[in-house]
Amino acid sequence: MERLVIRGGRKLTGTVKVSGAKNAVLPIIAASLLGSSTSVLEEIPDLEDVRTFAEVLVQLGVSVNRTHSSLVIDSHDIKSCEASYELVRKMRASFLVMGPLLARLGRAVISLPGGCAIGTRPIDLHLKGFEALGAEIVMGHGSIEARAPRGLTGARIYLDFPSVGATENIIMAASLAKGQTILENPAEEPEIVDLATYLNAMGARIRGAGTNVIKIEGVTELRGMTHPVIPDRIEAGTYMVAAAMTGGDVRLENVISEHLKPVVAKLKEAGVYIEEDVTGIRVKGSADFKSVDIKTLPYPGFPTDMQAQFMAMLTVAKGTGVVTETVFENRFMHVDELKRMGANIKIDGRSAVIEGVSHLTGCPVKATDLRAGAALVLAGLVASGQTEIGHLHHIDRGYEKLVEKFQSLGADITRVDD
Ligand SMILES: CC(=O)N[C@H]1[C@@H](OP(=O)(O)OP(=O)(O)OC[C@H]2O[C@@H](n3ccc(=O)[nH]c3=O)[C@H](O)[C@@H]2O)O[C@H](CO)[C@@H](O)[C@@H]1O
Ligand SMILES: C=C(OP(=O)(O)O)C(=O)O
Repeated sequence: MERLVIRGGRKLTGTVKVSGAKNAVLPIIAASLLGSSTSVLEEIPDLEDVRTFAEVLVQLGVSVNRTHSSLVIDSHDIKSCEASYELVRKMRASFLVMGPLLARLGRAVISLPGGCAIGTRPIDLHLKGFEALGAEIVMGHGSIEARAPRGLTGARIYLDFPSVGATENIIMAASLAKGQTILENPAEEPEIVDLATYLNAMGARIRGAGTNVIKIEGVTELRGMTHPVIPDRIEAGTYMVAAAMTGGDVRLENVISEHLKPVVAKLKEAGVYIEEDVTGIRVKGSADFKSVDIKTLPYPGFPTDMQAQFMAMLTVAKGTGVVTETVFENRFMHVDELKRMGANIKIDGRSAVIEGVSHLTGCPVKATDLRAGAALVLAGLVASGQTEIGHLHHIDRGYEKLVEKFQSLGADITRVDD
């Protein structure tokens, strides 16, 4: 079994380049299905999730080729409209092909993704959106079929919750619908804006992405386009916390600091020094950073995808902090593993109360999901002795060259396979 072996206690110093954003790349790969010619997607991170999504497209009969950090996708001829359970269960985001397939081919059959470690993650809002656009939804045999043989028609849609995936799926479907769609209470994440930028370059007419109302005028055809994806704000945030916790001094390159406002604000509140410029952020930690309270919210609130990493930091902060998770109902899987390393954490419903301890101690732990895995890496970087992290497939989904990047900052971290 492969493990990460970390010997903690080193201050991280140096410069690290942030990769393209996983959560921007995935919907953009799905959106490339809408184009009648070739798209070239740039700044594509080498991640397990990207490889899985590329496989989904190949299964649909689309040509996908990787050259260095680009993906060349030719969706001229889509041969199938069915995504199998084998791939959908590996990665929930593959459900994002439903909107494009429905709009382009008038039919899509996708296996139900099922629950996952961080919650049940229903897809009711995606389906309500497709129904509002005129699709018929049929469920059975573990799959969902959406049909719109005469095409989709624009509609006014209000989302009960600003779901990122539902917003993306609806925008993609509505781009090729007849007439106007008005999407109220959509997600406002930077990844939504990046998706809309790509779609607009392909010929779509989307206005208001990044605000609380998005208007889409349907068009009859979209063509492939070259698009570089935005930097990964969650990867950036993870290295920022690492620099802060280890009392290090790290400069991050390829970041958009506006996307990191809640993370920067909370690090500053904890007493961490941050310097922002046009292309980078410098984070200088100090030995005695203090606890803060965190409440996760849809963007521009504090990101749920940074909750576990902040919790790792709070385990060794001065004082007591409260972390409240409002986006997912079961995103505290890292707590038991952090406690095994000596953290003092009590869960009370959707909140966790973390009393900072003087030090953590290394031991064998397992990554239960992607960001839980990242939190354990951070904890391992400050723990005394050796931390061994298993179940690395979770971490591989979302962190490009994690070992190499941490090593380049001076961390004692290796990947071993026995
Ligand atoms: C690939 C990708 O971009 N993943 C991100 C995306 O996931 P994802 O798009 O799955 O997250 P959503 O914003 O849809 O989910 C947020 C909440 O809404 C609920 N919900 C969602 C859809 C629905 O139809 N019904 C419903 O009830 C979910 O169960 C969850 O409690 O946004 C999340 C919230 O920022 C991030 O943690 C994920 O990293
Ligand atoms: C939860 C995450 O991703 P996904 O939605 O792909 O599971 C994440 O990136 O932290």
